[in-house]
Amino acid sequence: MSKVLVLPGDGIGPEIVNEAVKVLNVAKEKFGLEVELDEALVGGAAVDAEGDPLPESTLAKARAADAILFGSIGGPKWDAIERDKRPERGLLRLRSSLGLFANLRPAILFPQLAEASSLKPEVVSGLDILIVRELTGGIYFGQPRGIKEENGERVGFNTYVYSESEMRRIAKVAFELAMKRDKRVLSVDKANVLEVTELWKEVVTEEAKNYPEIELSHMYVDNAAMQLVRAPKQFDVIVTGNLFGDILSDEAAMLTGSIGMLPSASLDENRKGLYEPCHGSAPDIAGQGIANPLATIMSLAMLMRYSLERGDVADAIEAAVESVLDKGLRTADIHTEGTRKVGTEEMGSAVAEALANA
Ligand SMILES: NC(=O)C1=CN([C@@H]2O[C@H](COP(=O)(O)OP(=O)(O)OC[C@H]3O[C@@H](n4cnc5c(N)ncnc54)[C@H](O)[C@@H]3O)[C@@H](O)[C@H]2O)C=CC1
Ligand SMILES: CC(C)CC(=O)C(=O)O
Ligand SMILES: [Mg+2]
Repeated sequence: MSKVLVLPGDGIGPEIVNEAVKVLNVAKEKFGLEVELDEALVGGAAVDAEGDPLPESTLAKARAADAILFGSIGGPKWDAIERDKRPERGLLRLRSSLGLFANLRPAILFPQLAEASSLKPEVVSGLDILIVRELTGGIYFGQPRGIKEENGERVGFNTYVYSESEMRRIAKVAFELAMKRDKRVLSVDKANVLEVTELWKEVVTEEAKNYPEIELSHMYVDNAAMQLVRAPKQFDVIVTGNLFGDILSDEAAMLTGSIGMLPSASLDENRKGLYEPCHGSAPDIAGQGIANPLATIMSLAMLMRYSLERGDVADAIEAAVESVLDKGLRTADIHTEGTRKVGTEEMGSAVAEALANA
């Protein structure tokens, strides 16, 4: 029996997770999966109920689970509270406590959505990039950090730090994944300015020696951001640190039509994982029933593939998503002329039904 913990979170989190759970229940039935579901509070919802964005009870359930399906956290309501109690800190603590250092963010353009991308169809058609983002180190975790008073004014500071072992293990993940793809890895850094990424470049280059078939290249992050919108199909696997990966993956999302289309897997050394869409809690549309649930549903597919080792179920879920797009159903964020605009629930139900009838 596999244990899956569901953490809906805040904003659109509960709305989109509901749809993924719908699909999960159909998958259980259809494939005879032995999956036990549990649910817990995280983020602002947990702050409101228990005064902590990652209560001990939630962390204990997360540790006991084989995989976690996560919605999104945060929102203006909690932006000004004590820093350690903010929803985002809860998610960072969860990633760090579970050792989820490898964040895989695949940006794939479904041919049906070529018109939905803000880039020209010929620039994005056939796009298939995998961003491998280091997730438990770098400037999101470095100490010291804070805001202090100095010489009569406030000074904000963070620390960008990576150990060699942290760099090496994420490079290894990227190379292993690239071996199953087009065997090309781009490492993104700012080695012309930041020592930490100068070392990053060195370590990634050293590690590449263990993968003679891999074609490794390097790019500064500013150029990479530009190249992603100029000619994104030049890339296969992109490996980078926590901050650059966060930014570049949101940028890559738009190549696929919408941030609502980008799933992710955050894995530990043993492939236990947390699965979440790359987007946030979208407070501007929360409660309206219009959020796109497909990134979360495709995150569920990644959960099947990586943590439950059911690539067949993952393939079936992804095929169900494609068939719904084939039928012309679109949430508002990917809606274009000639397609039918649907809400979150209708989209989720359509995928669940397509899976059931596959
Ligand atoms: N992993 C997580 O839970 C993350 C949480 N956040 C938090 O989310 C809150 C809002 O952050 P923002 O910067 O506004 O980023 P966001 O990703 O929540 O929203 C950015 C824009 O994309 C749209 N959008 C996002 N997901 C969508 C979906 N599924 N369907 C349709 N449209 C969608 C939103 O409506 C908004 O216009 C903040 O509190 C932030 O800290 C942000 C990123 C990741
Ligand atoms: C802690 C999160 C809000 C960071 C983020 O934006 C992400 O992981 O995509
Ligand atoms: Mg982000």
